[in-house]
Amino acid sequence: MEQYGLDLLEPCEPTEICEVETFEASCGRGLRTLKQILPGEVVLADKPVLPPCADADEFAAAASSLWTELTPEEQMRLMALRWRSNSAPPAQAGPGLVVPATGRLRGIASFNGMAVVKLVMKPSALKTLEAQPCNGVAVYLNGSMLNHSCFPTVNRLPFSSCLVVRASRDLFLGEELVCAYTEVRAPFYIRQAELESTWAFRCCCWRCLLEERVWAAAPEADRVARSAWRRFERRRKDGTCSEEELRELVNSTADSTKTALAEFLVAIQDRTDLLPAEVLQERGFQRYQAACQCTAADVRALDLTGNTPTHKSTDDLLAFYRLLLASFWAAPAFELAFGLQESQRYEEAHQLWLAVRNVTAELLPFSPSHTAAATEASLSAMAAESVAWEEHVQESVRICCGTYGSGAWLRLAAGRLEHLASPTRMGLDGAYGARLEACLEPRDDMQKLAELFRSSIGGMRCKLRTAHPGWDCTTVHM
Ligand SMILES: C[S@@+](CC[C@H](N)C(=O)[O-])C[C@H]1O[C@@H](n2cnc3c(N)ncnc32)[C@H](O)[C@@H]1O
Repeated sequence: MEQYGLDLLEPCEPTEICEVETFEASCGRGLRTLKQILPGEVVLADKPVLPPCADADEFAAAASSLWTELTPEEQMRLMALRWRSNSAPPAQAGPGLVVPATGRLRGIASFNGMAVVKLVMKPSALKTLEAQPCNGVAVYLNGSMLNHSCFPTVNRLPFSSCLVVRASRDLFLGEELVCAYTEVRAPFYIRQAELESTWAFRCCCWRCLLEERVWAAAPEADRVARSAWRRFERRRKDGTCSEEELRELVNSTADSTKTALAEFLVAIQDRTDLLPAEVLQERGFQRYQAACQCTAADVRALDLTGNTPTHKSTDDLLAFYRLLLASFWAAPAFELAFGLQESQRYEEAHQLWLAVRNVTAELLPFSPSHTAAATEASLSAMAAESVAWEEHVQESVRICCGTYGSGAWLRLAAGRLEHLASPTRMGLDGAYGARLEACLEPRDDMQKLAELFRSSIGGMRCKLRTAHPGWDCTTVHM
């Protein structure tokens, strides 16, 4: 990580951070907090038991040959990990274990291994702001206890040197930490299929239970949304999509989501079974409970980008709508926003990035995708000379810090800015970069950063570095 200057683990050493304990969760062992945690705080920093390996086979070979170099505790804890879906971990494995069978070690790696990520910074940072998978699978002894939910409470970043787990939301003492094993910005039936094929389980989280019922209440909207998603998947596979088609997918999934929400709110008036206890009792759902008192007319009045709800219930309803948008709408909207940004249509891009940021914040706060959306929203605001650009920069720095740690914004975003009059001034290497970096520390000193930007760029237009300057948005590359 040093090469990117990211200070991901401050202020402690990796091994010192473990604010969690193992417990018997509803789906086997899980991790829960030992204290109250704030969003963006590191809850766990866990070194891999072995350096990352190419795959489970290589892990098994490496674990066998390096077995005696592991401490007795590491041996014991490694062997206590599950190695197939119905395997019970040995209740008491003593130290001094003989080298385990390769099949078992392979199973442990397949079942618990995480694809390691790296943060990529290229001249065009578009689509590289998020942590990217790099080669390798690592097994982390504590981190392997994290269970999945489609409404995650933590963001995990399995770097090759260390797994960093940060809270995405407020976590109470004793609350289970759950992360996303798969892409959760997708419809529930896609998530289920993915989890079943890769992990051999069906997710029963409250978001899945709720979403299934919401869409079942509006069969026609469900049919239209599924067909749009199939089309989007095909285009994603092709790697390109016309702007017109992508825009149509974005608009149609937003409309279908609105219809499904409106029809669901009507349906729950007569059918209490649509909101079962498993959903109602969940802390995560409570934020949306008041929205269930709203009417179909309230839904129709919602504005996707609306940030000024008129009363509390509309606020809750907007939050609920955003949660549902995360399923069918967020992924195509993300692609369209990138296309607009690449083609330097900054004002349009900014409006869409704000909506994407708000939707992502609902489902995946303080995550790489939230950071990417917030960062692009701030960069497009600057490029479009939006009067509120400082506010968007401050917000993106806050989110970036909570996702990757302090210093990350500078590396991931500031390098994208070019000053039209004097391009090198905005570079990271010059004196300007050093001053900018100084302003980002401490992280709450955002006023200083805002002033610095204002005095440096004045009213002049910024542009963003892109891989394909002049690329028009009639085709969006995905
Ligand atoms: C990396 S392990 C997590 C720790 C595991 N619960 C244990 O007891 O060792 C992954 C396995 O946990 C189980 N699991 C995780 N999240 C789950 C969920 N939401 N629902 C059902 N099973 C889940 C699945 O069996 C999955 O293959």
